[in-house]
This record gives sequence, C-alpha cells and structure tokens, in this order.
Amino acid sequence: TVPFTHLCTMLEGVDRAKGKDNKKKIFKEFLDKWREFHNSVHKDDPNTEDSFYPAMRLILPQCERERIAYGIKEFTLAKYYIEILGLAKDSPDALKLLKYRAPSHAKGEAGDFAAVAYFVLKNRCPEKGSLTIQEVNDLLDSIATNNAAKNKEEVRRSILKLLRSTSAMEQKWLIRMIMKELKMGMNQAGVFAVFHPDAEDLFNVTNSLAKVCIDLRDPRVRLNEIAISLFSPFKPMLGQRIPLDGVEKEMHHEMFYIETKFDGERMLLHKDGDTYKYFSRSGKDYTHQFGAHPLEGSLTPYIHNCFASHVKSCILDGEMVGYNPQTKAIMSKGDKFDIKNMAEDSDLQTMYCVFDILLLNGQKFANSPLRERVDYLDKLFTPIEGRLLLGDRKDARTKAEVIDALNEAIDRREEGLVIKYPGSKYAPDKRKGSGWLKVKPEYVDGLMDQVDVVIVGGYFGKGRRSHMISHFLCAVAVQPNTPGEKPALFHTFCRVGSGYTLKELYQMGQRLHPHWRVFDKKKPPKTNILFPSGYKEAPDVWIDPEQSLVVQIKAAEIIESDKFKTGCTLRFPRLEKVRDDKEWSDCMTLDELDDMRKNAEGKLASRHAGIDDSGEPSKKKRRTVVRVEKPITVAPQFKAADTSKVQQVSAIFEDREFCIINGPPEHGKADLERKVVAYGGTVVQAPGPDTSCVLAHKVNVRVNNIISGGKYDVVKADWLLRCWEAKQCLPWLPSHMIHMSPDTAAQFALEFDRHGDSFTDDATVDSLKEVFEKIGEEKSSSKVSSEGIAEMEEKYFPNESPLGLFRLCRLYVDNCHVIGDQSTRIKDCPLDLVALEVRFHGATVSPILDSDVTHVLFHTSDLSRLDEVKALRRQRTKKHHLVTPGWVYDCIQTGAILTERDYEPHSSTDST
Ligand SMILES: Nc1ncnc2c1ncn2[C@@H]1O[C@H](COP(=O)(O)OP(=O)(O)OP(=O)(O)O)[C@@H](O)[C@H]1O
Ligand SMILES: [Mg+2]
Ligand SMILES: [Mg+2]
Repeated sequence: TVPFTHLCTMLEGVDRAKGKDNKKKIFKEFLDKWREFHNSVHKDDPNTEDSFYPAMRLILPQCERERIAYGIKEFTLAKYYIEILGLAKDSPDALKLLKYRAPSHAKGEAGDFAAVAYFVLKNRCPEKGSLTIQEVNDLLDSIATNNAAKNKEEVRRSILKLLRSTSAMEQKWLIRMIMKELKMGMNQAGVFAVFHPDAEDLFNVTNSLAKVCIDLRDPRVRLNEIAISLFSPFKPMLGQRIPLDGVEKEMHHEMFYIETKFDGERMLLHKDGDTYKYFSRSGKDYTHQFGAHPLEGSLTPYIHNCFASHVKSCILDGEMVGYNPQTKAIMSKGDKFDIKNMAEDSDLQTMYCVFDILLLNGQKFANSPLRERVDYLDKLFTPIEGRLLLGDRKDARTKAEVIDALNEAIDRREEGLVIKYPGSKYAPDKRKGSGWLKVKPEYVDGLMDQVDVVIVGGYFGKGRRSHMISHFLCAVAVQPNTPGEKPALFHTFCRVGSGYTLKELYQMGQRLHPHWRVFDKKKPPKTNILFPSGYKEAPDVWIDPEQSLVVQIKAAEIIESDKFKTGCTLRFPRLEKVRDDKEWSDCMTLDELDDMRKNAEGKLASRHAGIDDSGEPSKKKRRTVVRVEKPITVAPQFKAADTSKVQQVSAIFEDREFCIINGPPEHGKADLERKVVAYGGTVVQAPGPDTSCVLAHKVNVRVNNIISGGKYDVVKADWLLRCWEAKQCLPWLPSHMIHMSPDTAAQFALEFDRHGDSFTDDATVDSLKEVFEKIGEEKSSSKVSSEGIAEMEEKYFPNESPLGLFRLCRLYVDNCHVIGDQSTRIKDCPLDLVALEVRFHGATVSPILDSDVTHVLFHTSDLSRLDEVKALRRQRTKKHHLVTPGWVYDCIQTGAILTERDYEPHSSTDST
C-alpha cells in the first residue's frame, strides 16, 4: 500500500545527497518509517510474510531473481514512448529519446536515458503519481511476461498505464529500475548494510531478496539467532576437518583455544526450570531417553541439581558420552553401545560434556564471541563426576602447541582435538569457515578422517549371500546453492563391501529393502544419481538417496578412478557404521571431498611404494593424489631439452628415435637428449610408432605406464652412455633391459637364458655379476605385497574369507626385551600365539618397529615397554595403534576391524 511516489522521493533524495553517510541516512529514515508502519499494520500477525521485499526489489533491481528479464533496452523503450506519446518520428523529443547518447540532442544529460526521458516526459506526465509499490510491481511483471511472450500490445498497455499514473520523476526511476541500474550513488552493499547487518551475508548465500527481507525484518535480531529458540531444535555448529599445517592460518595467526574432543553423540540440552528437552544434531528429540523432568531419564535426574540458582532457562551444546564408573574413563563411541538407547543395566552411565551455551534466561548468545560465551558457562553449573562435565580449553598460538596437545590426546585415548577461534560467533549448521576445526591424528593405515556417504545402490552377493546385497554403491552430494536446502544431485563415489557380519547386514537390508528398485543398465532409470559415462559400476538395484542411509567409511586413501562420477574413489574402503545421527542430506559433499583430496595430496603414505616418481632424489616422498580438474602443466623434468644448438658429431644413431624419460643424476635427461642429437638421432617426448626405444634411469610412474602399455622396449639410460663412450651403437644386452616388447623378448629368448646369460658368448666377471643381480631382483619382485593380496581378495573373494581380516595390518609384537631386537626374544611370550592368530588372519608381523607398522601388540601383563613405544609414536607424524590381544580376538569374532582406541593398554604412569 505504500505509494510509489514515497519510494521515488527517497531515491531522489539519496541521489542528491552528498556523501555516503548522508545518503545512507536518507534511506534509513525511509526504512524506519516503513518498519514502523509495517509493525502497526501487522501487529496482530508477527509471522506475516509481508515484508520490505516489494520495495527492496525496486531499490536493488540488479538482485532481482524472481521476475524474468524484461528484455528491454533503452532503444526499445524509446520506441514505445514515441508511439504512446504520439510523437512525430523526427520531432526533437523523439530524436532526443532515440539518440539519447548523442550530446547534440540530449544536452547535459547525454548518455543517461532515464534523465533524457525525464525532460521529454516532464510536461506530458501527471504532476503526481497515483500508483502503489504493489501496483508498480504488478505492471512490471506484466511487462516482463508479455515481452517474453512477444505480446507487444500488452507491453504497450502496461507502459501506457505506468505513464498515465506516474510523474516524470517517477518515470525516471522506473526506467532505471527496468534497466537494472539505479545510479543513486549508493551501492548494493550500502543498501544491505542499512537494511540489516546480516543482509549481505544472507543474500550472498541465498541469492534471495525475498528471504533477506522476510528473515531479517527485525534489525535487532541477528541471523544466527533466528534459528535458535528454546525447545525448538536447530542444527548445531560443526567443525571443519583440517590438516595440522592449516591451523595457524585458519586461526588468523592469533591466540586460539584447544578443547578436548569428546567422542560421543552431539546433543543440545534445552532447559526451562524443571522441563528439559534433548535434541540430536539432526533435530531428533531424545528427551524420552535422557529425561524431560528431574525424576525421569538417564541423565536429567543426576544433573538437575547441579545448575546454579540464577539459571532459569538455558540452551547448552555438548556431547553425550558413555562413562565407565569403574575405570573412570569415557568410552569411545564404538560399535559396542549406543548412548541414545542405553540399557538400564549397562556398565556405562550417561555423561554430558558441555562445551557451549546459546541461551541463558532468555538472552541469546549466538552473536557473542566464543570467549564471552565460555565465561557464562563457567558460572552455570557445578560439574559432577561421571554425569556432567565442563569441557576444558587451553590457550595456544602455534602449530607446535597443537602437535603437543594432539600427542597428549592420543596418549589419553582421545579421538583428536577441537580448535576454536575465540572471536567466533555461533553459526548453526555451519562447517566451513565457522572458526571451529577438528584435528585428528593421522594413522599409518588410513585417511585422516572417515567419510560419510549415502548408499545409492546395491550389488548382489555370490554363494551364500546371493540373495543379499553384499556391496553398496555410495555417493556424495552436490552441495546445494542455498544452505539449508537439501541436495538434489549425487555423484557416485565408491563401492564398499558390507564388511558386516551377516546379522547386521540382514538388519540393514531390512531397513532399505522396501526402497530398492532394479537398475537396468540398458534402460537406466531417471534418477538424481549421476554415473560416469557408460554407467560404470552400475548397481543391480538402486535406491533414492532420500530413502537411504548415511554410512561412515574408513579407507586407506583416495585414488583416481574413472569408474565413479567423482573421478576418484576410496582405496580399501571399509564400512564402519551406519550414521543414524545423520540424515541423507548430511552426507559428504563434493566440496568437502575436494577439500579432503587437497588435504591429502602429498601427505599420504608412500609405504611399500619403493618407486619415486619425481625422478629426483627424494627428501619428501610423495604419492600424488591426482585431482580431476587439475590443469595439465609440464614439470621442468619432463620438458624437452633445447637441442637446436647441438652440433652433430657422428651418425651412429642416424634414423633412430628415442624417448628419454630420465637420466642418472650426473647425466640428466637434457644431457642425454643432447648426446642423442650429437650422434645423429632424434628425441621425442612421447614414444610414437617410429620410436626405437624408451630410455630411463629410474622406473617411475610414467615408465610403469609405458611398460604396462607393452609396446615399447624400455632400456636403461646406461646403455646410451656406453654407446657414447664406445662411439658406436652397441647391441642391447639383457642387463640393459628394463622391459622388453614381445618382439624383442622373443629375439632375446633365442640368444639368452631367462636370467640373461648368453647361450653363445663367454661369461665375464662383470656379465656374471649382472646376471646374478638380476636373479635376486626377480625373486623379490615376484612376491606379491599384502596390498596386492588385499586387492585380489577385495575383487575376487569379497566378504568371503575371514582370513584376510588383518591383511592391511602390519603388526609389531612386543615380544622382545629390547624393542625390535629379535635376539632378545622373551621366552614363551604369550603374545607368540596371538601373533600366529593374526598372521593366520592375514596380518604381516614385522620384526622391527618401523614407520610402516600399523599396530603394536602388547600383552596387558607386561607393559614395561609401553611408555617407550608411546614416546616413539609421539615423534612420528603417522601414528600406529596400540592394541592388546583382546582387540585381536574381538575383531576375529566380529569379523571386522574394531576401533583400536578402545583396546589401547593403559600404562601405570597414565594419569587417567
Ligand atoms: N569440544 C568440542 N567442541 C565441539 N565439538 C565437539 C567437541 N568435542 C566433541 N565434539 C564433537 O565432534 C564432532 C565433530 O567431529 P567428528 O569427526 O566426530 O564429526 P562427526 O560426528 O563424524 O561428524 P562430521 O564428520 O559430519 O563432522 C562435533 O559434531 C561434536 O559432536
Ligand atoms: Mg564424533
Ligand atoms: Mg566424521
């Protein structure tokens, strides 16, 4: 109902005012008046959907997303005006409009169509407009839709209506609104800032002016606080996973808090006097479990009296954990208990660990910085052992301090740390850039963190599992543009064996059973699940992600793969658990996956790698994780040498083409290439049909690729150097060959035995040495690594054999008096039998505690070397697990690798 004139008068005022502050002041006055009016109109309906939006979309036409484009430019508009006003085509006014850019016609206003139009219309429009903002919007809607429908008559009619009911000044602003540029000297950010301190942020994430105007109608209510109110669930703030190196930067190189990371279930406690409610991170109500009143539930009765007398109402954020009163330890959230459904007679009791406060006696804190919030926490309650705990925090500044804290946390059998920026506000459901970081130790045998993916497909098993789904196809979500919105697309990402015992598999099958649908690769169903071309890894059955479950998967690393839409997949994935606390829409997103790959890049173990693909002496061994969209560049060591100035000195390599991959340190690739050219040969950077052979000093990834192509002879660079010295093209000997093409191999087979000893030439001391060396090499390379076996098991015998359970584990068994010194073996050590068990189930037992060891096995009866092993672990960046025989036997019994942390032996010097 607000007259359009009021809006235009304000805009005119802003336009004329000098200086940003004055401009803002005028807009603010208008807005305040409008708000006052709005409140009086809607005083009986505080939740009205009416808002400043109709005006806002005219003030910021460039932010308009709802109305389709007008498709009208100045020239078109000019023609409409000329027609409607009945101007003669060559009259001065018509020319002014049509040639508004030309100074001669338009005088001082040249170039500004709206201003030019203003002068033309001044005497032809009513003195005072009569339209409301609503009516103007309706007419603009009509112009936009009719223009799109090529309905010129209707467009004309709407413009006519506008012309007849608005003043020339209003027309000027209208034209600017249609041209989507207001030119009033106050930009978008300025308008937003006057409207609400969070307006720009909200617009940037939602792209919706309407949402900004409705959600932020009250300038006193901040964005973060909107979601938070007593007894209604909201999504808690999340932490971003981050590698250690990124911590300082993420904390703006300022002081930060290090907090204990509790391993349980996120829970928000709402309290108002005697009434309590508990909500999980997905907003599920668990009040029935923990207790709505001081006399019921597994927690409320024990904590009700802890609160200080000034506390009437509050909302707390924290973690619900299982506490063992016997050992006085927090149990990690494993497969062994569920804090949300704890049996009455459990050994464990429920404990709530509080780390944040969002509301106290009606006052909301989401916009207070963390350092102020924790002050309130301190005076809130008296902790009580095993029931209510106040999370601790310590100040830190450097990565070194984080490393120390992380090592201490590992020693205390904790999952990791949570690092928080003291200035951070509480942003519900926010993860990235929230100011909270999760730091977890890196273990030798796995990714930095688990991934939570959604099941989108299933594969039927074989044999006794042929009626069951033995494998799942999992996907990650394409993050929606607007936070809070649910993802609409999913990319296939990995295939994971159920890894579960038959019983659990059965239960999961039951839950998903009604939703499976057959997936026919030839007639692929229409789904929101995206596959790579050719529907690679197409499942037998599929499921709508919305009906599905989120599962937590652990894996060794992320590797490139074209079998999945993401372009990558998990190596040795293992299903750890169903994430009941996460909704389908809470699964990992592509962005998060990308972050994870970036973090992992170059940081992954190169254990068992042996080959170094950099071609340079390796200080840092890196296994590069290839990202899909990485721009292709040529690293210097792969570039061709400039051979244009090389003088040819002989023709012994005439007509021969070589592809040189790398050379020995003293004769680099470039040097070898110049030598080839000097002897009349040619060099290419990739082997082609005319290439006589590929030369290499070191076998790297590229050489391996060429070898696996099978087409080329790969010859040691050494051969070239010998030719150079001998000044002739020497024949290849078996000892020169890194790899032979089938032709060459057949040729050699006629002349040499399989170790490279010639049938006809006499052996020399040197040639024999070479032959013998080769025999040794063959032996070691014919042995398949554990990883190789694991790959075969995964491919051909999935879930079938319990004997591969520990395949990827490399154990050091604590059965020597001196660590790693097998000559000091303890006689009749009880661990010897356990060691046989683990080997029987696929593990490798290492005689020394090297950095490839994934687990150290201790016997609880002798922990004398535990501290020494822990000290060693503290120094290593890649950590190993400490376990006891209990872990081994429980794993064998469950048929799955269980959380090691729960089995870590305690040493006598442990403080806990
Ligand atoms: N001091 C703490 N501050 C904040 N969160 C904590 C704290 N201690 C434990 N947590 C828990 O840690 C969780 C984040 O780490 P975790 O790796 O366990 O995430 P998750 O449960 O797997 O979920 P996601 O992977 O989606 O973050 C938080 O959601 C919270 O439940
Ligand atoms: Mg957790
Ligand atoms: Mg997680």
